Amino acid sequence: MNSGEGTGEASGDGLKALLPGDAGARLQSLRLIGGRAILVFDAAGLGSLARERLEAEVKGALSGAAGVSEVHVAMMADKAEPVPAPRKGPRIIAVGSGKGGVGKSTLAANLAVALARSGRKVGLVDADIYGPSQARLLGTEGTRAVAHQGKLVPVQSPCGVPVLSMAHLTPPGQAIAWRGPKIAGALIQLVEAHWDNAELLVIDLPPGTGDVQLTMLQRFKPDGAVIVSTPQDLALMDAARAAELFTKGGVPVIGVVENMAGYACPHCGEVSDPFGSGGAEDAAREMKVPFLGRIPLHIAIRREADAGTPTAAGESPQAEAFAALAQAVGEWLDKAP
Ligand SMILES: Nc1ncnc2c1ncn2[C@@H]1O[C@H](COP(=O)(O)OP(=O)(O)OP(=O)(O)O)[C@@H](O)[C@H]1O
Repeated sequence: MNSGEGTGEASGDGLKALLPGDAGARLQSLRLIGGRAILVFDAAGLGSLARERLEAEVKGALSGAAGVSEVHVAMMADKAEPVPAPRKGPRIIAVGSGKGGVGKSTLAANLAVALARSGRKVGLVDADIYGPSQARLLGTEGTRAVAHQGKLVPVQSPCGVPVLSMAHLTPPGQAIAWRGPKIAGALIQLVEAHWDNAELLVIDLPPGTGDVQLTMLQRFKPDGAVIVSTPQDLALMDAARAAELFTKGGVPVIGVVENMAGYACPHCGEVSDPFGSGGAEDAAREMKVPFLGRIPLHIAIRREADAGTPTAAGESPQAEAFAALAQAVGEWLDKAP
């Protein structure tokens, strides 16, 4: 068992001892990261009620333990369990990062646009429930999503990619202070919307390894995950954690993208590396996952993101970087079962 980087008085073994018997026997991994206990259980043979009971017991046992501020539980089915009916609807690519601010939302938006430009029918889901940004990035801010026959209808963006975000459901500027089940409910509404024509959904996950990521893994099991990182060591360590969460949840990591790589001065053209260079490629090698490419740190990407006109919809060299990324992801999708 990996007890992670424990803090405070708690340790992985100490927490394991607090688990009820059945839970202890089914425990696959336990990590303690900054007060957040993340437990993965083998749920083979358990029905949904038994899983819910196990989860409630675990949360009851660990909540309040010294050094634990949050408890996250993931249930993984064993390979021998009968294969569930294939999920209906579009294939799903999750875009994740271990850390906020690395440009994951910008990358998810531009990846969706670039995949659409390459001829795929793509929708974009903003699963960053607390900090939604896709409405702005795709130029649909201020548009409210409507429901039809109990399901949301995606908002059409000017660049042709349909999108759904909490920002399309809540008045502008309203803070969302929901917790666990309500967050999961919101995510389900966004994903199980009228994506009738889409063959592929790109999902912009919030950073880290919380409730939304676990709901995503348990309920929708994405076909693959793209991990975004800047070249800095700290971001790369967090990226490795995000990749591990997907891998443990049985979601293949399509690869790692290095964002904000190499800054070309708009005045003299000199290229510098404010966050270092090549780190993500090395990290991908260490994680044994493909390296999908670099997106430069370029002021136009930031300006176009703020203006709601995604870079990937244009003709610049930066747009080409997103097109190359979409090609790599598209090739992976074509080969994946
Ligand atoms: N390659 C890039 N070049 C220039 N600016 C970038 C680039 N990528 C992202 N940005 C800018 O960096 C800021 C953070 O990007 P973004 O919101 O996409 O990050 P994030 O990882 O999704 O953050 P959070 O987790 O907080 O939602 C934004 O202002 C965005 O426009």
